[in-house]
Amino acid sequence: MIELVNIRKSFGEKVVLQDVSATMQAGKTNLIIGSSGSGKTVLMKCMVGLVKPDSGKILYNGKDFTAMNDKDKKDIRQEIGMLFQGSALFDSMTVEENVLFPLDMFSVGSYKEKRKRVAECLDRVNLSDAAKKFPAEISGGMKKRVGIARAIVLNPKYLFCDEPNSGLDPQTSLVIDKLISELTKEYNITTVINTHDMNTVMESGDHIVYMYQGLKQWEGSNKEIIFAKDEKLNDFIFASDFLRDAKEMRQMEMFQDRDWRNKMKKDGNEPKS
Ligand SMILES: Nc1ncnc2c1ncn2[C@@H]1O[C@H](COP(=O)(O)OP(=O)(O)OP(=O)(O)O)[C@@H](O)[C@H]1O
Repeated sequence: MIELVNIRKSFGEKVVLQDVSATMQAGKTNLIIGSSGSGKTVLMKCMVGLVKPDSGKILYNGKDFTAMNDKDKKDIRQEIGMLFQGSALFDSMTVEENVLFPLDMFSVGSYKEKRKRVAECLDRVNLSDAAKKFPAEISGGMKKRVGIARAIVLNPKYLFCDEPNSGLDPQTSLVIDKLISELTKEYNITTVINTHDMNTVMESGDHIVYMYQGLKQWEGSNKEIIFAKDEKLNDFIFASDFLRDAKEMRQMEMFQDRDWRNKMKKDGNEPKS
């Protein structure tokens, strides 16, 4: 679990994060959503140590990352996998060399062991056939999958993904979302995804943090979001008629489940028939 406690960050006069407290749940797909400029990336950068908050704490399993010495910080960083926006692959390296890179940098196994691990990860993201190709020879979705293989090669406890669907078509986005969710469950990773993608919100987010102008405006599960009363959140998520319809359909589906039906009745959230 990663806990953010009263995080504040300004750049000069500009306050970018205002007293943000939130929890990234262990072994779950956690999403940070919000409009452009709301502070999602800065918040994620604070979590991985690329930006130092002005005040507040970031607790990794109860240990304060912000107050750690360099060695302890390095230990946490080694448990972090990152999938960067645009994949950030090395153009001059093949797919397998890209995935091998973190192993060469940070692990001590033999060359044979490392090659075996690379092959396992490429197989897991369904890219064994592309191992010898260069990034310029593969599609955007494949590049993301290479980025994912590279992010998991060191068996991370935490996985951070910055806009994993940027530049992808809806179908490929779904493949990437599904892959990240599956890996999160399979390896019990605490995953944090920064996204604008409403499909991701509806389908893959176990836990969602909504940022609005540097504040945490709302936090809850992808079921709770269907009933959230927060106006700013609703304007952001269910902006189109299509998404409002999807919300009503999801409410009807959830009404079939006895526990949710009772809760919905109790909270006055019964769907319109
Ligand atoms: N290094 C920096 N120096 C000054 N201002 C910055 C810096 N990094 C971010 N900001 C500002 O902080 C605010 C929040 O930026 P951030 O990148 O976190 O937004 P975001 O929610 O991730 O947006 P997007 O969805 O467009 O990526 C923006 O106004 C941005 O200009």
